[in-house]
Amino acid sequence: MNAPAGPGSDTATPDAAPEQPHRSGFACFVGRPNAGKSTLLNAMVGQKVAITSDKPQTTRRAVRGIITRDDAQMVVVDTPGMHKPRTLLGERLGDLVRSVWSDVDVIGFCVPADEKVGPGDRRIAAEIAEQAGRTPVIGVITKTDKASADQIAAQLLLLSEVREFAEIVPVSAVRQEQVGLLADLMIARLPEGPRLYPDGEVTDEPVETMISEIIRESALDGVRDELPHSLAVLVDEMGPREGRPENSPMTDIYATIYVERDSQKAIVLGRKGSRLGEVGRRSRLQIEKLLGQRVYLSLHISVAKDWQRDPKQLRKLGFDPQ
Ligand SMILES: Nc1nc2c(ncn2[C@@H]2O[C@H](COP(=O)(O)OP(=O)(O)OP(=O)(O)O)[C@@H](O)[C@H]2O)c(=O)[nH]1
Repeated sequence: MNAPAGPGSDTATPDAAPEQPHRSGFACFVGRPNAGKSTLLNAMVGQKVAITSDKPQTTRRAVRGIITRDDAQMVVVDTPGMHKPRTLLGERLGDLVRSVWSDVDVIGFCVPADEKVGPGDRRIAAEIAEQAGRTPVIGVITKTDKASADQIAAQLLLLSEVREFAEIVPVSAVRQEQVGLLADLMIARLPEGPRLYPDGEVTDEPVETMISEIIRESALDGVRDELPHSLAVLVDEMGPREGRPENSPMTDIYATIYVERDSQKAIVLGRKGSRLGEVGRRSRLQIEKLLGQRVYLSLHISVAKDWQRDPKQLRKLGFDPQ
């Protein structure tokens, strides 16, 4: 299902006017935690594929969004927020980010319009220069709906001092402003080539991963700052419910939310389990949308002590670098 499609599925009319060549390739967004990378990716793909949250560092995996147009296909790899490694998990995320950089054709460097350009941005710029010196980088000023025109102009200037950019584009993912233009500019940097994935595919993440991310996002909503690092979700079992009529299928999903400590378990559970119930309900609605059918979701919480520091646990939770 996830195998890239072979080239040549499109037939060109022989006597058509000279056309733009078809382009295809890989892109990623970099930027400090909370810079708006996942939201921008979702806005570009037009469908929710990457986890977003108002808490920093929630993006754990290189989730790919695939933008397919008549003239191009761009596979966007969403990288985790940049941060100094604190744990084994942090180090692995760092490795993942860097291996992504050297692999893409174009990088979108995101800085929010309403926050100072700072040392964090310069550090990322320096790392890109070191790891992917020849990759074109497009400066993206995100969240322009949160800033005045003057602020955006000042930010353009400040960002242009951080490094040399191929272009700098202000966008608002929330208002869908300039998102198409940014896609055009990034696509222009891709090499000529055929489609890499079949039509209609927006991500090549396994569906279990997308479901885990949906549950993780719901479980994180509105909880304390320390939890993002301590919460992981695993789909234990998933399958069609037996004996359902053909026109009304249903999927049973059993998933476990892992936390590191009993105190965190209590937070996720809420009073008499009320919060977990709400997390389950919200997740189920989103998963039903994703799968296009009814879902029975059973959520279980388990305390896996210090899972972020334990290679065995990390592997179980899908953080093993291949
Ligand atoms: N007003 C406004 N808010 C935005 C926009 N884009 C993102 N946000 C908000 O900014 C916060 C962070 O957005 P994310 O997309 O999760 O940021 P990220 O860079 O992927 O964060 P990490 O996963 O931590 O690296 C969320 O609360 C978003 O709703 C935008 O265009 N306008």
